[in-house]
Amino acid sequence: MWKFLADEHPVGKENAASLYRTGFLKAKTANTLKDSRVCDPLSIQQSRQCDNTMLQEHFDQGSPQDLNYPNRWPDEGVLPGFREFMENWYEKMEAAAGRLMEALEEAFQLPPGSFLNKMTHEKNASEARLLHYPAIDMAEIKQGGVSRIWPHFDLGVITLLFQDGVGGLECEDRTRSDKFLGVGSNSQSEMVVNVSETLQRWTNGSVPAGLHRVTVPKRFEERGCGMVPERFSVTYFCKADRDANVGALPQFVSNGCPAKYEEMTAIEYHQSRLKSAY
Ligand SMILES: O=C(O)CCC(=O)C(=O)O
Ligand SMILES: [Fe+2]
Repeated sequence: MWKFLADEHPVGKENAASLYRTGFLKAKTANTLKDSRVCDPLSIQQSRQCDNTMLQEHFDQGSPQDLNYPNRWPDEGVLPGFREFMENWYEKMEAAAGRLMEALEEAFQLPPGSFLNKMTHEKNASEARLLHYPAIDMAEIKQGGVSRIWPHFDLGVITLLFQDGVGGLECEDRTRSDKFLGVGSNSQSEMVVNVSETLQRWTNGSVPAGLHRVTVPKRFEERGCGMVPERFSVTYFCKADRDANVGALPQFVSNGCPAKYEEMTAIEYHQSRLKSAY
């Protein structure tokens, strides 16, 4: 996981902060939380236990170009400016993700486009999500039956994430697999970048995906009991084009390091992961 401060990414303070509560509550008021997209098989993230034991609600948004699974927007008269604001934000996230992937191509000395040709603007299958975790009694989470999000890997290429100041996001400590480290937020416009499974596959395991979860923030856990306040976060799940190959790039395969992952398209991969999750 990497972190970028507001001044270092093109999304901007204003956009990030106003999206949490305002964006989410607007989507909720307009009753667009459920079915905010026409059922996209890629819209569900892999999770170890993805069912009603996860206490969250969210608004999902795909690319405006995606005519196969179009977004469903509230009438302009109901929420003036909401669609325009969200589409503008999506565009900024797409640009930010593109710049990061370009930097990674350069860092690995790959021919330009090695990653980006598989993540085109025209076929963008990425998804933006406004998340809300309602306030919950800590005892409920401690009993183990429910969570804000169970430990999971995201399926796309990278995930860009903004969170409010409540906390609770944790990533696995790779030196000790039973331990998770808190991913705090020093500023609400700080952007967290998490590696997802497709990047791990493209790089033949050189850049491993980050296992992460959202649970009781440490400072509340220390109190032992009581309510954990509601939490808002915003994500951009940057994904490969549905027809892009998610096998390892040839530059990461050698006699000493044979291909670890089967070649298939992103949509085939996502569907196989979702099948194994249920
Ligand atoms: O809300 C967060 O901080 C994490 C969300 C997340 O991991 C997900 O939706 O896949
Ligand atoms: Fe995630």
